[in-house]
Amino acid sequence: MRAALGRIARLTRLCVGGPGGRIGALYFLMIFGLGLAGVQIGVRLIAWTADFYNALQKLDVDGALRQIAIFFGLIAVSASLHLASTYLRKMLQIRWRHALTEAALDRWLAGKAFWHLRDRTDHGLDNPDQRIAEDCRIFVDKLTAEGLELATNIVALTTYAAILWSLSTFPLAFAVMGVSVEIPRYMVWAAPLYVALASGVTHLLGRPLKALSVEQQRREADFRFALMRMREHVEAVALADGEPAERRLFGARFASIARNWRSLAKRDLVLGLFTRPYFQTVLRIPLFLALPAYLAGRVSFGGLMQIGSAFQNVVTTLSWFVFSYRDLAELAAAASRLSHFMQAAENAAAPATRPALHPSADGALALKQVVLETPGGRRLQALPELRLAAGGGYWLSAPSGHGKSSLAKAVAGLWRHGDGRIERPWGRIVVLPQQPYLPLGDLRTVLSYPLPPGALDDDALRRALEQVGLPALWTLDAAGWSEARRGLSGGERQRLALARALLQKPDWLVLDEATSALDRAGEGQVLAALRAALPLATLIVIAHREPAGLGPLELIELDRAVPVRDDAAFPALRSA
Ligand SMILES: Nc1ncnc2c1ncn2[C@@H]1O[C@H](COP(=O)(O)OP(=O)(O)OP(=O)(O)O)[C@@H](O)[C@H]1O
Repeated sequence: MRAALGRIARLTRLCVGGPGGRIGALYFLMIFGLGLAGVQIGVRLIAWTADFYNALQKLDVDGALRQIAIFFGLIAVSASLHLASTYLRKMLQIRWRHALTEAALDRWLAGKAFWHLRDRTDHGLDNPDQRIAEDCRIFVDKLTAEGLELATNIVALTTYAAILWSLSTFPLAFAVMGVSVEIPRYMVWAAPLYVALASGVTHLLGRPLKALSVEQQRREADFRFALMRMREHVEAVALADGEPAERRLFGARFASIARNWRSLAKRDLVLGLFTRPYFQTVLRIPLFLALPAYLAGRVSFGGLMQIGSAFQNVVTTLSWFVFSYRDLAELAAAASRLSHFMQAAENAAAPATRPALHPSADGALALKQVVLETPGGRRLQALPELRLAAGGGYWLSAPSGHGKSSLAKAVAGLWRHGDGRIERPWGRIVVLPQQPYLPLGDLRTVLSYPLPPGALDDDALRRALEQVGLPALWTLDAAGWSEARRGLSGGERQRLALARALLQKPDWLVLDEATSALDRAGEGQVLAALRAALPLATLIVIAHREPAGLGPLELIELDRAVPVRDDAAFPALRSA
């Protein structure tokens, strides 16, 4: 319980401290103020109850009509307060959700945490996208609803309890085994006793709800992820006639949702078996409790109804925990999932690369006693000592699975598994993977990425497209581009990625099978254009076949020991 409160408090601080969070806090106070005004209306309605029923008892028609008019006035004010507070609550929710989402996004993107958290088995963190999109929303929705209710209820409770105290002046007198017992103001004591008992039972029955709710969110996200994954690979699935397999997967994931849902529903039912009758009796029991006083002639009929109304208000406010238990369980579940995510992202962002990365003393890329491991801890074959001087051209080769791509990631600063030392060259390093990434957006956005569209001038973009052999793309309008993008071949996508690399003007460019989908002639043209456009850059090509178009390259076979060579021993490898 204390841990859950701590998590909720930490996340609330992020909501208030983020952009627009303070204005949100102001909204919170305003809604709280409206809630208090609502309590005053409630107090007035308690007094109205006595006046109205007393008028009825006295058959005072004018008095009753006046009370009816007052009633409509009170209801009009109450409805206005409710509408204003509902509107402000929505404004508050979007502000705090914005602040919390920003905090989650910052943590996910900082230090490339999103990359380190890509594999659930490494961190036990599932579906980060769902935590950012869904859990932030659920947390803020429940926090604002329950937080406001709690704050208003605390104030309302003192008000209603004071009224109940002033009205319940009569004691309850009875005899137990010949001893007469008298409980003064028993109506006041009955309320908290009644609610404390009910809260205890509610907590006992509802305890499993939080875990079930966390599980439900996870399973829903897993199902959505499977659907999304198929959408990303529609072509491969269609060509492989993979529908039955996908269907089986969807079926299994949905069945898992349904299983947990049934457990949730059963638990809700068990809880409801208690809370529902409780909710209904809360409204009646006060009358029964005050009846002895009425029958003994200590209170009028109006007084009985007034006490009933005050008692009902006290019990309803005290019962906040009982009525909100389901929502509180969801709030605690969302807080637990979000806190886990934030913590995992912060840990993942900690700069702890292995092999250790150091800046190079002379601008060369050097590997010293580098051994890479998989995230699971399997050691790959040790890599040779290497020193790649700046300005050269290198072809890195080794059998499949040897660790070439992992090495490229280690040089880029992404790898955290292994030993040894990598000396990172100066300047800007761009690594192009085999699978090109086309961000969402128009052609300018795709080419300028990661810079914002418009950061590079159109001439440069057009020239880059020409250099990679895709000049026709520049002539397309928005509709043409959106159709062309869907049909881009693997080779064309790789060309686009190369155009982007070219525009970034790197000092070191690592092509990790980045031309694997191009035919030899196409690869020759594109790489020759790339070399001509970046004459001073160091090119490292990771490929199984000799790259075309780059002239003589230094071949480095990573599966063979390569002696560390002196700078002077390297021939001038730059192609003309
Ligand atoms: N995230 C990961 N989780 C588990 N194993 C991994 C991960 N990344 C790489 N590996 C393993 O590490 C080994 C080296 O992988 P890597 O992709 O670096 O090889 P490669 O030499 O580039 O292979 P290829 O020529 O087939 O592209 C492989 O056995 C691979 O399965």
